[in-house]
Amino acid sequence: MNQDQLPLYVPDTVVTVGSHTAKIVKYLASGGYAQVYSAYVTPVDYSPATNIACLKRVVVPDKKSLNALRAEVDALKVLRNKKYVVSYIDSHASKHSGHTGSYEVFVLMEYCSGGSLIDFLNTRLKNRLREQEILHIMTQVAVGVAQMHELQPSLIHRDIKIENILISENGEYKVCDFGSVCGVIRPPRSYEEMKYIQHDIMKNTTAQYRSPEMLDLTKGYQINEKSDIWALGVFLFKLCYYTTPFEKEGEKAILKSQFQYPAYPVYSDSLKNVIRVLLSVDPFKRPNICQLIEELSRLQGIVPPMKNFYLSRALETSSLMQPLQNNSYKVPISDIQDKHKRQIPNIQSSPEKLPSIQSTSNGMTTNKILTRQTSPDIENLKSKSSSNYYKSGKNYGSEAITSGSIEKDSQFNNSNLYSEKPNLYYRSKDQLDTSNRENSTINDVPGQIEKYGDWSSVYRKTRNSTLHIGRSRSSSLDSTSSSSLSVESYTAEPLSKNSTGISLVRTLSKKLKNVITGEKRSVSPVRSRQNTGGSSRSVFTVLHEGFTGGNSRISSSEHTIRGPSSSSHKSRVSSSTKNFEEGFIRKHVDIVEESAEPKVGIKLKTTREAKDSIKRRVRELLLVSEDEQYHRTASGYGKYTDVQEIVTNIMTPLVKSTQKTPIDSKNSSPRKKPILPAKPLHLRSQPKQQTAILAGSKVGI
Ligand SMILES: Nc1ncnc2c1ncn2[C@@H]1O[C@H](COP(=O)(O)OP(=O)(O)OP(=O)(O)O)[C@@H](O)[C@H]1O
Repeated sequence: MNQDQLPLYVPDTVVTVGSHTAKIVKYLASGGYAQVYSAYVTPVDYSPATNIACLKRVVVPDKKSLNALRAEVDALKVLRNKKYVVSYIDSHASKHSGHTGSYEVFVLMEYCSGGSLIDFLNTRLKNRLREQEILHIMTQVAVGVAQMHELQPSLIHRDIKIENILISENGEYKVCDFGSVCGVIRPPRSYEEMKYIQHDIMKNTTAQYRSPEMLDLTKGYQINEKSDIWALGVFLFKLCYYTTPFEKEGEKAILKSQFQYPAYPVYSDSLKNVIRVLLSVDPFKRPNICQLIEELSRLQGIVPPMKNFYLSRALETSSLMQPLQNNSYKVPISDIQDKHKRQIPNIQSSPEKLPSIQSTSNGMTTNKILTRQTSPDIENLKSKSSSNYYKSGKNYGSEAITSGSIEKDSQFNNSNLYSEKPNLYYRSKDQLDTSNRENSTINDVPGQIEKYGDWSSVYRKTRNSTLHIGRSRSSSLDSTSSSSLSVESYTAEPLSKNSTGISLVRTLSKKLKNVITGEKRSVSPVRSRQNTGGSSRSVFTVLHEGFTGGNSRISSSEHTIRGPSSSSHKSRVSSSTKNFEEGFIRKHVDIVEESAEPKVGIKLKTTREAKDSIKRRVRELLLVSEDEQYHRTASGYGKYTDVQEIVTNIMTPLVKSTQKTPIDSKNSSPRKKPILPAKPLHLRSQPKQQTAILAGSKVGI
């Protein structure tokens, strides 16, 4: 409903707004959607504690509009009592009696008796604002905006303009009109999304204040706090020159940030430079709101009225990571010394004592990866240091770039605020170097550093390991909890693909076991067994490769399993596997392989040649097995039993619990059973009982 059609309240009209009663004093103005009144309010249980407030009355045609208004009220609520934001008191919405489907909304807020900034500017048409006045207004507005950007997640105003700044009773400049607020808008991923965002921008922003990334969504920039920063550039320009910088050329000029400073009034280059930087086409080159406040304060010679929350967050992140990077930083060394004097020298040794580690070739790997993890924004900003932003030298902490300290770096690290891994990106060069130095031994293992950013995950408390990583706070603290632990006992378990580790062995063993026993197969165990031979071979190949990192045959010196009890595993695995390989392959694999073809049982050896072949092999097997008292069994040629036994041999040290299979139960002592000659297949009346093989029945091949 058009606000013009809505009859105005007459003075003394009493309206209930939530838990407050408002008595209309006078009508102030009508915005695009609202009637605005001043009113006496009771009770005065809000801040600033004055009985006069502003009542905004809006009639919206439908629920959708009501929801939009709700967002505005929510923003006001969130920003309640912020000094440079118009303060919220209460609100109320109800169905509008006059029009079906429409709603009437009342919002009570702080009354800004000084009127709007635009009104103030109009009082100074001839006597334009002085630079100090401009800086003063700009600083307060910037703080108001910062109070939005400070929220987590941050709120983007999207409609910062001269008209949306009000002046309070005591002359403070306050941001108002939160009808366009939003969170960060990511770049559109489809044409539909782009159209939607475009429409939303057109609806919620003012043409002269739109940023390049709002106009050209194909650039792939987010719409975030930096869009407000751009608007503040236009705002500052208008404070100075009473016009907007892109008034004549419009969008074309905005996209290139082409504008000229009018000759009158005259302002300092510093102030003009602030405008220039705020109006950087690239959002990453624009300062964040804290940097702007700092610069405005610097130009006024005052202490910034607001702490740099971006910097605080960066430092917080940094200090959270610090313990992992440098344990000597916080560990109560004296306590440790008392308890574990023997280990103290190692704990206390400073990073400087590890220069040789840094200089290892593997350190290069770290460096490279760390560099990759650094914010592209930093790289971008540094490489483009010829821009005005850095050229100025005195402005916007150009010295920070050269110093490379975390405080300074983070100031230029605006894009980090939107990164998914701010903790990584906030690292300064020094931090990166420190990480590199302290953990460089990790890089002895290729791929180890992939876990960068979460050091704890690559730290393992293992003993007797050959790798020794840099000291961590956790390791030191742990060392205090057990007198028997030394610093050296906290070591990194290598996680390279060649580092077999228990898990890999388990995996392979399990696979091996599954292949042989038929576990986890959808087909019957018989089929599984039919596949045993070939599969077994492939598994051993995998196992070899897992141990040795290649196709070479296993030798005891080649495979090292790190981690707990690695030495015992190492010897047992190596010998058993080696024996198994030699013995198994020499004696059995061929047979198993043959029988692995679709031939055992139902289709088994239908040709004469095949039968002969099997007989021959059986004889060979019996001969070979003589020494071992290897007897034929009713369950065939003993091959399944033998396989199982051998499997058990290698599985025992690797897999703690092997499930009993039908093979286990029926052939637990295969050698004790007499091996009977197999009944020729062609004599068998029903050559289909392959399950009987498993069950140990008489049926054989
Ligand atoms: N808290 C306030 N104290 C004093 N005057 C106010 C206050 N809020 C609004 N006004 C006056 O009312 C006018 C309209 O307010 P406002 O801009 O919030 O309404 P709107 O309908 O949301 O406007 P817009 O069309 O800009 O969205 C302002 O320009 C200002 O003069």
